Amino acid sequence: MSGPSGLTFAMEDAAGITASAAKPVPTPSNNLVTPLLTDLYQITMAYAYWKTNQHLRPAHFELFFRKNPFGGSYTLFAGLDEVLKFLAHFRFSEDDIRFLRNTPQLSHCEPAFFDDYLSNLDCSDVVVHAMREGSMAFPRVPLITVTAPLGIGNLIETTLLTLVNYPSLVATNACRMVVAARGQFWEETAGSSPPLRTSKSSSPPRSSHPHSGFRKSIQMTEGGMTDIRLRKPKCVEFGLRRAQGPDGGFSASKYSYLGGFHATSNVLAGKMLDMPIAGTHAHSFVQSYTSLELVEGAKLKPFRPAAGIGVETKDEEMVLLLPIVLKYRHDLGWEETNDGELAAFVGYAVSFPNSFLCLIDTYDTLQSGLRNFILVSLALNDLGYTPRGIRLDSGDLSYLSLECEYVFHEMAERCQRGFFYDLDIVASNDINESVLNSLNKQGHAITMFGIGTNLVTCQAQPALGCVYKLVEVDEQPRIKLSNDLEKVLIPGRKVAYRLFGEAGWPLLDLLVCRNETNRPTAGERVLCRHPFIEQKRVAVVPSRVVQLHSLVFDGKNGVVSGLPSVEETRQFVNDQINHTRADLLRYMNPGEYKVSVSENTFHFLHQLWQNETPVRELR
Ligand SMILES: Nc1ncnc2c1ncn2[C@@H]1O[C@H](COP(=O)(O)OP(=O)(O)OP(=O)(O)O)[C@@H](O)[C@H]1O
Ligand SMILES: O=P(O)(O)OC[C@H]1O[C@H](OP(=O)(O)OP(=O)(O)O)[C@H](O)[C@@H]1O
Ligand SMILES: O=C(O)c1cccnc1
Ligand SMILES: [Mg+2]
Repeated sequence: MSGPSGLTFAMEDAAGITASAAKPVPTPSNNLVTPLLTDLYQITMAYAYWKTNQHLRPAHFELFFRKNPFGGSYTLFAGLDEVLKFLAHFRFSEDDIRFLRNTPQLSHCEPAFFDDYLSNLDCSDVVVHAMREGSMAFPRVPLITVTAPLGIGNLIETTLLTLVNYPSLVATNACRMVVAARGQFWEETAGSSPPLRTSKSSSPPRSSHPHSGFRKSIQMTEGGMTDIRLRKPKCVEFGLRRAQGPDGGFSASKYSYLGGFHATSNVLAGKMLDMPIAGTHAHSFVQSYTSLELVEGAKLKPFRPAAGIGVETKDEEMVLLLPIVLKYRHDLGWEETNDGELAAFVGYAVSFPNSFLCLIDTYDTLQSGLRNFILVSLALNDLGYTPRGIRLDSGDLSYLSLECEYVFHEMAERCQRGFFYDLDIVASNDINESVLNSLNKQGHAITMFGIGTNLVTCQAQPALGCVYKLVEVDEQPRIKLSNDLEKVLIPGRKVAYRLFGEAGWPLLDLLVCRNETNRPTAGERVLCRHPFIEQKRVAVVPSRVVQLHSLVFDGKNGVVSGLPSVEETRQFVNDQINHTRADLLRYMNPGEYKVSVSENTFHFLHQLWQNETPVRELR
């Protein structure tokens, strides 16, 4: 299908990812995700727990991060779907057991550890609560909690972390890029064509380009200009070739879509996840056409609207495209454009007449690529087709996009063709969040960003530091102390709440010990304390209170409420971003979101901290 972007789209049925409660839970997307995808120390600890008969002690673990990535103030929680698939299918195979038995570090272990314990181990005693996938999450607030016997609860640590860390990181990266690409001045407004400039541009200097700040000033002008069509630029993921291997590439496609990207170029992701795929063409395609002779015979069936519906004419009415293109070239006096490039565009046009979008920077963006695109577009349009746009992959993307848009508008007026107003201008080439912000400041006419390397490799911060910590054993809270305040563990099982203010935005997250009877309630004042700094506290009267975790996996019954589709989670992400304070989304010095503890939890934490800290003696 052809998407609104003008890129080529395709969709197929999902392959089991959107299981509902009634359906069996699919196996993990990546078949490397098995109990052996872990660190050796998880297995050695499991042996020690088993050997000393500790493995069945009831324990409680929390998976959380301590610092938001990218210098930001939020993180999107992602990866829960794959965690649930992993837990539902957790089982060591006979082959796994054989391997472990022969592993030098484990070869001395008693056979019963393998035969009685590991061989029969599954997650039927594991209970998992989690935030909804796609939630905006903040430091220290558990994304996932695991209640399980010590042995199995400990064994799944590394796998859970690897299933959450990268997905959450790349989803957050994607979300930040989508927010940056939209820019604060972009607004979707109904309407038809933008106003025309009548004076002719002769490549003005960048700083005083006639369209610099164009969209910005329109948005800020009230009344009279509401018919101006402004589009929020979309983001498409192009990263597979640069990703950290096939799983990195697949995960990046999936989770950047979840984070708000519009589509991916990754075809397998399209097939398996029922997500839109999109693409243009490469420089090699342009380079490979060396002369116009190669497309002399390229023909196309005219496409004529009949009663408002496009119909293709019969085969015998096929028309040669090149002569029409060359006539326009002559009429417009553009004989100097690159012949090979023109041939490539003609070849692409007869192959994709309904989604004709060209990469125009192979030889000379403005003198050749743009003009060749216009020539072929005019010919295509004569035959009833609507061209889609161009891609820029080098140079000053602000200047070039504005210049292209300016020429398109000029052509619209000169040739009386409305399609020139609707063309997509896709930009790619090493784009990252700061380039996006810089482009917004300068002004640009880009309608779609193709982003690869910096998205999938998370160049600005290559890892999210989620940890998995034991906070309770035998129903006794455990604490881990550190000289680094950030690393001090808030002990015990906690319930997490998000408190919303009158404006509908979240005010803060509040952690409350599980056995505490006072719970935050809408309309009631609650004292919220910084977990470590006594003087920092705030009284909140929430207008709404949401408990952040729900039961998602109960060993006896498996996955409790089915797995949401990526599409549903993406929508949830979008809703939250639209209801978030602007300062939290800001690139420079974003505001800080408060994560607090209740009064009782504060005292309990500090009491335990004191109890567990030995008093030093100085002489
Ligand atoms: N107007 C702009 N403002 C800020 N950054 C930009 C602007 N235009 C392009 N960029 C970014 O500047 C960098 C340019 O990279 P580089 O110099 O390697 O590319 P190039 O010389 O334009 O193209 P190539 O080397 O592929 O021919 C890219 O990261 C690109 O996204
Ligand atoms: O720049 P990214 O954000 O990673 O986006 C993906 C890049 O991949 C392609 O380039 P290609 O592989 O042809 O190499 P190039 O960098 O030489 O253009 C495409 O033209 C983009 O430039
Ligand atoms: O379709 C594209 O234009 C594309 C896809 C992957 C990488 N670079 C570009
Ligand atoms: Mg490139």
